[in-house]
Amino acid sequence: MTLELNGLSKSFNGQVAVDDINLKVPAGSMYGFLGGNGAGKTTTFRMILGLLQPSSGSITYNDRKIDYDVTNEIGYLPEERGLHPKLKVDEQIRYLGQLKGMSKRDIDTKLTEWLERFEVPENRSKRIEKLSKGNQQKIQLIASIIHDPKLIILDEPFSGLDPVNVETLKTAVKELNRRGATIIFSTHRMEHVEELCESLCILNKGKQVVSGNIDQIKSDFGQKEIIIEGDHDVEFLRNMPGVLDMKQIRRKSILKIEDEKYAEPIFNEIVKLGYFKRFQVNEPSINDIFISKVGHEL
Ligand SMILES: Nc1ncnc2c1ncn2[C@@H]1O[C@H](COP(=O)(O)OP(=O)(O)OP(=O)(O)O)[C@@H](O)[C@H]1O
Repeated sequence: MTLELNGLSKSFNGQVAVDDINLKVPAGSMYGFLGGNGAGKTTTFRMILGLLQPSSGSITYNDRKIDYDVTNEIGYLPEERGLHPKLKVDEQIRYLGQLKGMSKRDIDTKLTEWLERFEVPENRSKRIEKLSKGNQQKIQLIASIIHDPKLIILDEPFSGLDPVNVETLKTAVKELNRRGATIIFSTHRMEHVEELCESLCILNKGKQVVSGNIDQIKSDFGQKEIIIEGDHDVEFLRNMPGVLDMKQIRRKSILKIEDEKYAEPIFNEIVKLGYFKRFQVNEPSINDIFISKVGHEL
């Protein structure tokens, strides 16, 4: 385990912002913090980084209490972006790299490598204020990972970007993870977690709704989704045992069932009707789990 949060809570003037978070981030994993506005994601990250003191609970990193020496091994992309608009890209990265104890030469080599990866080598000596939002975000990411941290914490790394830049940043994040870094990121978009993460923590109003390995969470949840595609009228399936919900989109019917055991009787009914193009049983989506636990959509 890289990181463990035990009974972590934080209040501001008596208002609870983070309420008893307990979770383990496996070494080398990609871990998503999912939650809406004010869910407590940023506050949790700030406590991990030692920028805020918890009201109660503890944080351990590689089985030791987290302290300043350790936080130097962490890369952090803050939600409030922290680049200096008047500095040139290379000046800014050199400054931040040197604070992390890197030599100028190492910083320059790494910077070249990353600017090329992001296909923006021409931005090296441009002032940060002259760059588009997406390109500033790339520089911000480079700033947080230039020292090759083992643990990378990214607060809303994909927010406010166009789809092309979201893909570019996702690819970079996957690559950092593939090279061995443990990555924690926050988002309010389920699909980012669904696509990138092995583990997640859903936060709602400071409380941990569910956390852990996504496959395990899905399998424990029990509910499944059935997709049926074909020309027959299958509306009657809505009334079969175990069916919680049914939607029809053109020739496709999507059913939510309470448990996998209800899939076979449904299958047996539809084969009586003749040929079908598709009968598929899927795991529930993170969205389904969120709605069932929180009572509304994110
Ligand atoms: N320094 C502070 N002083 C007082 N209240 C705070 C402070 N920081 C955060 N809060 C409150 O704590 C709660 C959690 O905020 P936090 O920023 O951690 O949420 P978040 O999940 O990161 O949300 P967002 O996606 O909107 O950034 C909110 O109600 C917020 O107003």
